[in-house]
Amino acid sequence: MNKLNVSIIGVPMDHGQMRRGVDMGPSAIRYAGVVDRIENLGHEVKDEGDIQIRKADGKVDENTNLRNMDVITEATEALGETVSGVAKSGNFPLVLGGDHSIAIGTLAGISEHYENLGVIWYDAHADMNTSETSPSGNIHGMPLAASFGHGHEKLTNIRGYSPKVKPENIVIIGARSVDPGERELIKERGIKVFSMHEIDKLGMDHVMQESIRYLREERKTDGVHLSLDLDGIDPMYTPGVGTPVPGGISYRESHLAMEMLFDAGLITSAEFVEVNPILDEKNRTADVAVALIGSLLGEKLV
Ligand SMILES: NC(=[NH2+])NCCC[C@H](N)C(=O)O
Ligand SMILES: [Mn+2]
Ligand SMILES: [Mn+2]
Repeated sequence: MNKLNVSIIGVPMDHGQMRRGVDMGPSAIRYAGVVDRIENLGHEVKDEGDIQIRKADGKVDENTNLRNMDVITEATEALGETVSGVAKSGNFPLVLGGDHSIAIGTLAGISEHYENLGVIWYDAHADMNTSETSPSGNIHGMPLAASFGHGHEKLTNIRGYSPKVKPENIVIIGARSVDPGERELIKERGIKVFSMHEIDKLGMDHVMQESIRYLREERKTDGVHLSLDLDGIDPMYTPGVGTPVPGGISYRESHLAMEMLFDAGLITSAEFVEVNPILDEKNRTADVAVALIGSLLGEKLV
C-alpha cells in the first residue's frame, strides 16, 4: 500500500450557519482518535493545528445577503494558503470542519495544484445557493456554487482566481434536500448528481463505480477532492449535525464508498465537515467521521 504523508488542518468555523457548536468539530474528531487511526494504517501524520477564526456578529450584509461575510472570506483565504502549502509539499491535505463554508478555502488552496481537478460532494444538500437564491444568507449553503465561479465575487475569488473546478467535474452523492435555485443550476451546468433516489435504485456499489469511471475516464481529472458533509449520512448514525435530513446514506454504504475510493486510488485531498459536538450523542458523529477517514485511507475489515 502507498504510504501517505497526511497533514491535518483544523478549521473551527461556525459562521457559515446559525447553530453554535460546529466550531468544536475539529476537537471532537481529534478526540475520537483520528491521528492514531491514520498512523495505524502505516501513514505519517502531521497535525498542522487550527486556522484562526475571528469572532463574528452573525449579521447578514445588506448589500450582499451574506452572513458573516468578512470573517469567512478572511478565514477561507488563510485556509487556502495553508492547504496550498501542504499540497505543494506533496502531503495529503485532510481538513476537519467546521461548517461547510470552509470548502471555499480548501478548494482555493487545492485547485491551483491541478489542471483538471474533480470534486466528489458527499452531502444531503447541493450547497449551490448564491446571494440571490439563498433563503438564509448562510454561506455553508453556497460553497459548491462558489467553487465553479457562481455567486458573489467575495466568495468566488478567494486566492484571486476563479473558477476552482469545472461544473462538469463535480459529482454530488447523497442529495435529498435541494432548493429550487440549486435544482435549476444543476440542470443548467450539467452537474452529475446521484441523489438518494439513484442510491436506492442502483445501489452504492454501482454509484461509486460510475462516479470513479466518470471522473477518471470521461473527465480525465488529474486529482479528486472529497468534500464529505456528515449530514450526507442518515442522522440515525450521525445526529451531531446542524441541518439533518432523514432518509440518508447508511453507515455501511458510506464505508463501502470510502473503501472503493481507496481501492481506486482516486482521492488526492479530503475534508470532513459539519460535525457539531453540542448536537451530538456521546461523540458518535465524530466517531463516524474517524471511521470513514480510516476506510478512505486504506483500512480493511479483514
Ligand atoms: N453544508 C450544509 N449543511 N448546508 C445546508 C444548506 C441548507 C440550505 N440549502 C441553505 O442554503 O441554507
Ligand atoms: Mn449538508
Ligand atoms: Mn454541505
